[in-house]
Amino acid sequence: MESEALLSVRDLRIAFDGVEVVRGLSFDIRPREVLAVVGESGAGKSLTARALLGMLPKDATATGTVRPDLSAERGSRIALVPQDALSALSPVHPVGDQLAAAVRSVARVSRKEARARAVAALDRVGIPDAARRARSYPHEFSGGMRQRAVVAMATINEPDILVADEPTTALDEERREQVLRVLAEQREAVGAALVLVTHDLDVVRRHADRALVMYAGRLTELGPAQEVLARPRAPYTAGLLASLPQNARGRRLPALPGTPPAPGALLPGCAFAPRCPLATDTCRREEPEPRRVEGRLVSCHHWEKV
Ligand SMILES: Nc1ncnc2c1ncn2[C@@H]1O[C@H](COP(=O)(O)OP(=O)(O)OP(=O)(O)O)[C@@H](O)[C@H]1O
Repeated sequence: MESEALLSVRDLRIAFDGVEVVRGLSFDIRPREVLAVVGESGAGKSLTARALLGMLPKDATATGTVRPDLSAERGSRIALVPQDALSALSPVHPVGDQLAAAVRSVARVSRKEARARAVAALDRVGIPDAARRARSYPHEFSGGMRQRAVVAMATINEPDILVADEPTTALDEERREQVLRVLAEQREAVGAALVLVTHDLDVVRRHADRALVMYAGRLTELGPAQEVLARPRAPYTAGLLASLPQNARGRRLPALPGTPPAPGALLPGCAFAPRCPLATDTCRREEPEPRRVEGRLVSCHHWEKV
């Protein structure tokens, strides 16, 4: 696949009780890119993100490889921007202390220096009066400020890779945009790649370099975000786009009918076939493998007709 990769995922499979929910996923993360991972609920986006961090649930069985394995360097080379800032931050320590502790967990610096870095990090993400605010507890922050504080926490040790799983779902629309902007700025400032799990194709359009579209635990389409959105080559991507209200007219394929299959209830062939307007007997027989098409990867027997 791509030659220059920060992290390579190969044939990742994740199962619970013998039922595979991520089914042979391969992709690379490139330096400094924003890779959006999109797809409907249950596609396996969160589990994939957690696999990158070595944070799969204990009852999950995983095979395949994630190389290099950065799980021991979580918080330094790879960091999570959590969805829920309140549960990510300890309620019993001031925010500044938590950031300073994160610094001291990877760097041999004095308490004073760690403290100074914590305040600087809060200042960078736009917390007003950062030196004073560093002494506040998470519950004393507004939702937007807390979310910016976790961005500060995730970026304070300048990781190579940030993983953000729906980082703004708990926020209203205005704060959502604010937090995404801060995340984009901080990512740029520390030179990290960002894996951004999202439902929101507008977020992909505005923030992503590449998009990985997942369906039923597989790669459906992977390529430059703007190209994938402008000219999808997998019927599933086209359906997702057609589901957006602003795209209701003028699309060649209809919006997505039906719902994704339940794990463990997959029929043979392409998992999307039961919902796909282009499905043929071939699709119902053979699961398509990702193939190179017009500078991207597409898993569809009929990509030319999309
Ligand atoms: N701990 C678990 N035990 C059993 N099944 C699980 C567990 N975690 C996830 N799953 C199943 O794995 C599948 C993929 O889950 P995952 O959370 O990765 O999906 P997702 O694409 O992130 O969805 P969402 O957008 O809703 O977060 C789902 O069918 C889910 O029910």
